[in-house]
Order: sequence, then structure tokens, then C-alpha cells
Amino acid sequence: MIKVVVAGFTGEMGQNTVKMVQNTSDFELVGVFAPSAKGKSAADYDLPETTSVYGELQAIDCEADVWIDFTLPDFVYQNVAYAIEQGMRPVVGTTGLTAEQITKLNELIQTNGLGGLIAPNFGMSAVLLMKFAREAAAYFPDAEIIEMHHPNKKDAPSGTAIKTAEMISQVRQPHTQGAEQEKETLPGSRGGDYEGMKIHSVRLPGYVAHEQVLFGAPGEALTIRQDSFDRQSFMTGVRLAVKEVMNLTELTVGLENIL
Ligand SMILES: NC(=O)C1=CN([C@@H]2O[C@H](COP(=O)(O)OP(=O)(O)OC[C@H]3O[C@@H](n4cnc5c(N)ncnc54)[C@H](OP(=O)(O)O)[C@@H]3O)[C@@H](O)[C@H]2O)C=CC1
Ligand SMILES: O=C(O)C1=N[C@H](C(=O)O)C[C@H](O)C1
Repeated sequence: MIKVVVAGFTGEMGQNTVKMVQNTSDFELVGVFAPSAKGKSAADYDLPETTSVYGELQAIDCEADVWIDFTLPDFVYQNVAYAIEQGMRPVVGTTGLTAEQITKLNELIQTNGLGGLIAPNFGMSAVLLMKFAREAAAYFPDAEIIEMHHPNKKDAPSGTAIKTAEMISQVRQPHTQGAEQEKETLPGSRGGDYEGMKIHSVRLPGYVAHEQVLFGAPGEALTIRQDSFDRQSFMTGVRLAVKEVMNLTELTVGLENIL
């Protein structure tokens, strides 16, 4: 039995994750954490009384094997560091961790003899989009990324878009795209810049999580697109990560590394 804590359990992803944990026979939901849950009980959320409900990070004292984090970019580092110090293996979906923070968390994991997984996207369509984009970029070095999400998303660009750009940059020489003397008459029109690639973030009602990578070359173009229409699309990956993290001995980044 793998004992699991879900941090961010009241959020969009947290609610889906709680259901997944409860519906997976070899997982046990031993704790849930969200600031708004301070002073609340399991009964307030229709959770079994064996599930501890926490509203403050430092109060979390339950014995657990895995910490699943779907919180917010501003708090994920402190949450995951605490979880590792409590002996839990992090499965991190929350985006926004810096390279420096990831290095520090990996050192903490090594010190505590654990393993962990960070995945900017647990969806198979997104994992494949990033792999295909890296393959295409070797032949089409001029690319722009458009990510589209629901209007409640706090960070831009998405972690998936940044990971996509990072993977493309493994096979692409940094270079500017567009006119040498281009002028933005409306600031921000050309989007964010990653080694000369442009990244654009769309936030609209009706969208959940979507990304397309546009490649252009003389006389031709290539577009690769993924769509997550429902957050259920992430749950297979999260379930796999919880099982596989028990065998990891370092902090692994990217779901593709455990497929
Ligand atoms: N890797 C992946 O596949 C995916 C990653 N994500 C990422 O997951 C994160 C969450 O997304 P989403 O569920 O839509 O966000 P929501 O805004 O719906 O939920 C955020 C959750 O974080 C909690 N929270 C707020 N502050 C803190 C804190 N200080 N410590 C702990 N928890 C806190 C909220 O609790 P409260 O009730 O107190 O407000 C809430 O439960 C984002 O970073 C997003 O990019 C999203 C989808 C897929
Ligand atoms: O905030 C979201 O919803 C999502 N965030 C992740 C990201 O920033 O890449 C993953 C997915 O796109 C959904």
C-alpha cells in the first residue's frame, strides 16, 4: 500500500487527484493539505476520517510515502522541501520551479535517501508533443510556441511551453527569428523570448490546457498540437508517477523518463 498526501487538494487538479488516489486500490489517502482547509475536518470534504486534513504546512505530521503537489508556483518549493524532510517522495505537477530550486531539492532528496519526480505535464499528448517537437526542430530550426489555458492559470508561459522550448533548444542553435529591426508598436506583441524562439500565452474561458508548436521554413510549415480537454487526461500519468517514484533514487524531471 502506498500512503499518499495530496497538497492543493481543493484545487482543480487536487480534486481530480484525490479521486484518482481513492479509486486506486494500492494507494491510501492519508493526508490532504490546502490553506483554506485550516480548521476543517475530513467530514467537511466527504473524506474518510482516516484522512488527516491540514491547513498549515508545518502541521503536517502524518506518515506517508508520497507527496503529490498541485499547489501554486509561489509555494511549491517550500512545500516539497518540507515533504522531503518528512521522508516523503515528491510527485510534483505544480509548475514554476527554477533550475536552482530543482538542484537544491535533488540535493535534499539525495541526503534523505529518497527519489522524486517533477513533470510539467502528466498528459501523454503533451509528452509526445514535446518529443515530436524536439525531433522536428532538427530540421525546422525556426519555431514559435502557442500555449492556451483556462483563465485561472496563475503563471505564464506554461511549464509545458518552457519544457518544450528547453527540449527544442537541445537540437537548435540560439538565433533570432523575424525582422532584424522589428519594432513592437504594441509592447509584448511578439511574445516571450527563449533563445530567439517566441512563446505566446492565451488565456480564455472554455480552454483547459492546449499547446501548439509552429515550425516554418521556405515554402512549407509544420504544426504539432496537443489538447487536454479534461483534467482526467493527466491522471494516468500521475498514477504511474506515484507507483514509479517508489523506485527512483534521484529527482527526475519529465514523465517521459519513467514511461
Ligand atoms: N503537471 C501537470 O500535468 C499539471 C500541472 N498543473 C499545475 O498545477 C498547479 C495547480 O493547478 P490548478 O489545480 O489548476 O490550480 P488551482 O488554483 O485550482 O489550485 C491551487 C491549489 O493550491 C492551493 N494552495 C494555495 N496556496 C497554497 C500554499 N501556500 N500551499 C499549499 N497549497 C496552496 C489551493 O488551496 P486553497 O483552497 O487554500 O486556495 C488550491 O488547492 C499549477 O502550477 C499548474 O500549472 C496543472 C495541471 C496539470
Ligand atoms: O495550469 C494548468 O492548467 C496546466 N499547467 C501545466 C503547465 O503550466 O504546463 C500543465 C498543463 O498545461 C495544465
